Amino acid sequence: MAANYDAIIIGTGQAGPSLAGRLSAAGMSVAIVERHLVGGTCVNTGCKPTKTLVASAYAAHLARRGADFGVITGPVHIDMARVHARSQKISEDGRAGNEAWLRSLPNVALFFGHARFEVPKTVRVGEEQLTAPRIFINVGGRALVPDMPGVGTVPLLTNSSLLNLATLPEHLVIIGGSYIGLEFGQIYRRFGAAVTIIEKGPRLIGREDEEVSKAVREILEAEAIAIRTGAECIRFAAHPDGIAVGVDCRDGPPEIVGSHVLLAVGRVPNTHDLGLDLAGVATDERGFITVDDRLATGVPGIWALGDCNGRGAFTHTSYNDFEIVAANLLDGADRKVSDRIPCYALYTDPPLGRVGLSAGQAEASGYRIKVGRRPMSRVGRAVEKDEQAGFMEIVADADSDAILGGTILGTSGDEAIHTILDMMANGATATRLRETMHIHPTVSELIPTIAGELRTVA
Ligand SMILES: Cc1cc2nc3c(=O)[nH]c(=O)nc-3n(C[C@H](O)[C@H](O)[C@H](O)COP(=O)(O)OP(=O)(O)OC[C@H]3O[C@@H](n4cnc5c(N)ncnc54)[C@H](O)[C@@H]3O)c2cc1C
Ligand SMILES: NC(=O)c1ccc[n+]([C@@H]2O[C@H](COP(=O)([O-])OP(=O)(O)OC[C@H]3O[C@@H](n4cnc5c(N)ncnc54)[C@H](O)[C@@H]3O)[C@@H](O)[C@H]2O)c1
Repeated sequence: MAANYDAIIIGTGQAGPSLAGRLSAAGMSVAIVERHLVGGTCVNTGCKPTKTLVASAYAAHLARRGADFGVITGPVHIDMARVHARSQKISEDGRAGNEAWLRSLPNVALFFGHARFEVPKTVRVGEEQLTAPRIFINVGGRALVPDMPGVGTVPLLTNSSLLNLATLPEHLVIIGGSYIGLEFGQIYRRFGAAVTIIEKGPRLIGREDEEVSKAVREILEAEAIAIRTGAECIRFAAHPDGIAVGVDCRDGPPEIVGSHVLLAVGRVPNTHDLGLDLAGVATDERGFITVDDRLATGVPGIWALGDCNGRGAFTHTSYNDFEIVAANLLDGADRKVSDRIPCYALYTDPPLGRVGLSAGQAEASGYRIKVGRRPMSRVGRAVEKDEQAGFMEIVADADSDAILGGTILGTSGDEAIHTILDMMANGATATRLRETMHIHPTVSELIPTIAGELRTVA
C-alpha cells in the first residue's frame, strides 16, 4: 500500500528542507527523502567544509606574514589532524542541526534511502511506496569524472574524498582551474603542500574577463602555486613517486608527478538513477532536468530545484529556487528565475565577488558601456590591512546609466559586492550609486567613487 502525502521532496540539499518547512507550516503532510547525508553538498562536501578550510589557510598565511604587521611569531606549523577535525565538526554540526530541525517539523516524515519514480506521482524508497500530488526534485550533483586516459588505473580524488583526507599531500596536482580547483589549490598550498593546477582552457576561470583571470593567476603564482593552462593531452599513469599526469603535447615539461591528484573539472546532476523516464520528466543532453521559468517540469505537479535543473550551481541559487517555488505555490506570487541577478563569489584570498555582467559580457551583449576601475592598492582599507592585490570594477550602460554589473577581486570582495547587487536590484542608476554616502574606512566606500569615475569605452 502506498503512503499518501500532500508533497514529496527528493533530496535534502539547499532547497528541500526549507520547502518542507514552508509546506508543513501551510498544513501539508510532507515526505522528504535523503539517500546519504542531510544537508547535501554544501553542508557535507562543499561550501561549509571548504570555507572552514579557507579560514584555517588564511590563519596560516597571516601567521607567516606576522612580521609585516610588526607581530613577531615563531615558525608556523600546520596540525592537519586539527585542521581536518575542525572542518569535519563544523560540517557535522550543520548536518545535525538541519536534521534535528527537519525531524521537529509537524507532519514531515524523513526517509533515508534512494528515491526513484515508478509513475509520475509515485516514488519508491526501499520497501516504501510514497504517493503525492506534488513532487519536488532537489537531488543536486556530484563531481564529474571524465573518461580521460588512465582514469580507473590510479587513485584520483574528488572534492568529497579530498575532504576526508586528514594528512597533507606532498604534491597536490589539481585538474581544472575554476572554483573548486582554485579554492583547494590555495588552501593546500597555504597548508604547506606543493600545488600544481592544470587547466585545459587558455586561462584560469575562463568565464571571467581576461583581466580577472590574469590577476587571479598572479595572486596564486605569488604563493608559488604552479599553473599550467592550455593543457590538451591530460592523461594519468602510475609512477614510483605517485601519479604521473601528462599535461601537454606541445610545450613545457610533458609530465608532472604528484603524490595526489584532485579532479575539479565540473559537476554532473544526480538524475540518471531517478526513474525520470517513468515519470515522463525530460532532461537535456547533460542530464539537467528541463524546467520553465518557475521551475516546473513538463509534468504537472513536478518541480526541480537546485543544481539538478541547470539554472544555477550555487547554494544561493538553490535556496532562491525554493523561495520562488514556495512563493508561487503558497503566497499567490509570480516569481521567476529570470528575475534574479546573477551573483557569486570565488573564495580565494583575496576573494572574487561578481554581480551581473562583466565588461566583456556587457559588450558581447551589445551594450555601449562605461567602466570605472580602481586597483585595491588605491583602496584605503586594503592598504591599512596590507591586502592590496586585485581591483574593483563597475560597469554601466552608457546610454541609460543603468548599473550592469561589478567585479571586486580584493579583500572583502565577497561582502562589498552586495552594495552593487542591492543597488541593481532596486533599479538604481550609476549616478544614484555615486551619490550614496558609504562608511569610512571600508572597501565599499570606494564604490560610489568608482561610480563617479565611469568612462565610456570607445
Ligand atoms: C567543493 C565545493 C565547494 C562549494 N562552495 C560553494 C560556495 O562557497 N558557495 C556556493 O554558493 N556554492 C558552493 N558550492 C556549490 C553548492 O554546494 C551547491 O550549488 C549546492 O549545494 C547545491 O544544492 P542543491 O540543493 O542543488 O543539492 P545538493 O546540496 O547537492 O543536495 C542534493 C541531495 O540530494 C540527495 N539525493 C540525490 N539523489 C537522490 C535520490 N535519488 N534519492 C534521495 N536523495 C537523493 C543527495 O544525497 C544530496 O544530499 C560548492 C560545491 C562544492 C563541490
Ligand atoms: N565559491 C563557490 O561558490 C563555489 C566553490 C566551489 C564550487 N562551486 C560550484 O561547483 C561547481 C563545480 O566547480 P568546478 O570548479 O569543478 O567546475 P567548473 O565547471 O566551474 O570548472 C571546471 C574547470 O575545469 C576545466 N576542465 C574541464 N575539463 C578539463 C580537463 N579534462 N582537463 C583540465 N581542465 C578541465 C574547465 O575548463 C573549467 O575551467 C561550479 O559550478 C560552482 O558553481 C562554487
